[in-house]
Amino acid sequence: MADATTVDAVTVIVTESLSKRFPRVTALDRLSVDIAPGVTGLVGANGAGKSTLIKILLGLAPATEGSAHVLGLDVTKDGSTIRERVGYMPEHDCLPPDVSATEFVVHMARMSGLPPTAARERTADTLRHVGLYEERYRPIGGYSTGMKQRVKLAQALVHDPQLVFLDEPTNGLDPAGRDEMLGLIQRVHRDFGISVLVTSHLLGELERTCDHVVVIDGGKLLRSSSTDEFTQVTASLAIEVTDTDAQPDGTGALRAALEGAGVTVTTAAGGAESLASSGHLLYVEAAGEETYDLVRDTVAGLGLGLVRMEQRRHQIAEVFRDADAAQATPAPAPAGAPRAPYATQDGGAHDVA
Ligand SMILES: Nc1ncnc2c1ncn2[C@@H]1O[C@H](COP(=O)(O)OP(=O)(O)OP(=O)(O)O)[C@@H](O)[C@H]1O
Repeated sequence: MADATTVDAVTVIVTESLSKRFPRVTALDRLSVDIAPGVTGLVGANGAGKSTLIKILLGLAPATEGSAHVLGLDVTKDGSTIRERVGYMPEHDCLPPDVSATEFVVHMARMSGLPPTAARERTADTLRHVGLYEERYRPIGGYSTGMKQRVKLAQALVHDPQLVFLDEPTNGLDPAGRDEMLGLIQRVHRDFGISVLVTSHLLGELERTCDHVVVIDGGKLLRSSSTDEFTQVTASLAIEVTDTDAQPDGTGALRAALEGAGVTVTTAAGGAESLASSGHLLYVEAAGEETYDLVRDTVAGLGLGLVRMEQRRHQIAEVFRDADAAQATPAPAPAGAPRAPYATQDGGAHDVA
């Protein structure tokens, strides 16, 4: 068994070439990833393998091959110790309708080994922390979706774990409810020092909430990096110009002129889209101040109007676009694995298939 004290400081989760194969589906495919303390987002479409990974990390399902450690503990041998130290908020509704939140969370605290008085005290504190007050004495069956999600979060936190796995905690919530849940998740780490692994298919949510984002698709790791790296300001310029009578295709003329001057020019999807569908936007890799001057002078030389020239930020959604562009032919989806579009926070969607 690995030494939990030394591993904890650097990583809370380590997987090496972790695979899970079902008879007709490969849910995880040689996934190697290190996750540090903090709030980490695990993003992937429906069927990407998120829930399967969580079940393996909790020691609830065996991997087909590879290894995984949580808080320095081996998932194949130390499942029960891992479950003592890790809280788990499952994706699906799993709450008994006939008992109150207080009764249910006290029960879960007792199951985690807390003595009766401590279980009651911790339950009261935790339910207050997630924003349930008088309602906590009413049967859960009458709760709204948002209240049920809070109860699920409370039972994951009640035994004061070092790490929590939150599987799609914003599922079924309206925008205000989502914002409240995301705020709670950030406070779990900020106020209590509990590390969080939170799954979502909403990229914008993770962008706002997490320190680090791990992206998986079809059970494979697409990318693992800090949220800042995903969204950093790049040296890429977005340029939009007007057409004129002399230059009815101003964008095309500018592109040709810039390429003639040795500048790399792409459209929104790295050249994969037509200019018309990319909204007449050109992207130019800026080598320095001189690129700005060159664009300005070229636009002026062509007699075009410069509508926009701005630095652009990478969005997490680009991970999927880049991956698509890198694939000459898209990888076949695992049998039975639906490929839902990724939704961005602003309601936009990006299909990774
Ligand atoms: N017990 C099982 N038997 C067979 N196939 C399974 C089983 N559990 C999961 N799968 C398949 O493994 C793939 C990954 O599923 P998983 O639930 O991990 O995805 P996910 O990313 O959590 O998606 P979702 O958000 O929809 O739950 C899917 O194709 C799913 O159908």
